Amino acid sequence: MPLFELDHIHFAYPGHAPILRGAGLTLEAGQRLAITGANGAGKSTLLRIMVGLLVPDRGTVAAFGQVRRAEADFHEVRRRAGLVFQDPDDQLFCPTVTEDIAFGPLNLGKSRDEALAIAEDVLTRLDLTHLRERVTYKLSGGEKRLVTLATVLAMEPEVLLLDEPTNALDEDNAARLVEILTALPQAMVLVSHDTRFRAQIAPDSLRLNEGRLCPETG
Ligand SMILES: Nc1ncnc2c1ncn2[C@@H]1O[C@H](COP(=O)(O)OP(=O)(O)OP(=O)(O)O)[C@@H](O)[C@H]1O
Repeated sequence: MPLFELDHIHFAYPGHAPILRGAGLTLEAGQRLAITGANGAGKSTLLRIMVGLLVPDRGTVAAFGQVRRAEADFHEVRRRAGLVFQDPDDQLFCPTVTEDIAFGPLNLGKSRDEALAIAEDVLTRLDLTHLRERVTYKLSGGEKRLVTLATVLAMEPEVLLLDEPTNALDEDNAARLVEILTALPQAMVLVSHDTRFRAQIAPDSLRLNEGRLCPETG
């Protein structure tokens, strides 16, 4: 049974021309799927539809074996599929890095001590312990990206949805991100303009073009 199955998704922002016009994708267990496409093609929109932050005008979203329609259906989806937003400022809102990372586990019912231990473990795995006490909004763009990934990994999602994860990363950190992502067991959908990065992480690549997803060639 696929983790995600999107079928004939149509979507327009109110008052705007349609962006998605029959888009479909299947994400199987363990699969790493890349999505590329021009600026404004609708890639971020598609990720938001996958976790129910936007509702398609037509088409179906099935996740973890069930068709999901109502907002309540997506609570479980958002627990099991972690979306790393393109803009870290959409995701980071606590005063310090540790608090931001502990927030998700606390929300999932962990005790304060457990949540702090998880935060420390994720910071160690990502080699970010030096940022532990930093004020989130004063981090650099690249540091914010890595901390955003940490907040999502702390929730131990079964699927990772990554929107332009290499944005704002220098070469060393981009290379480290490749190592981190390659070592993770989760299935992933990776939105990226970076051809080399896509090839390193996700052998299967789709292109969003004119509202539909087609296998990427070449
Ligand atoms: N809330 C909104 N209201 C109206 N239009 C929107 C809204 N959010 C996004 N759009 C428009 O929808 C289109 C698709 O946006 P989206 O962010 O999904 O594209 P993308 O493929 O992720 O682009 P990029 O590669 O630049 O990140 C764009 O033209 C964008 O301007």
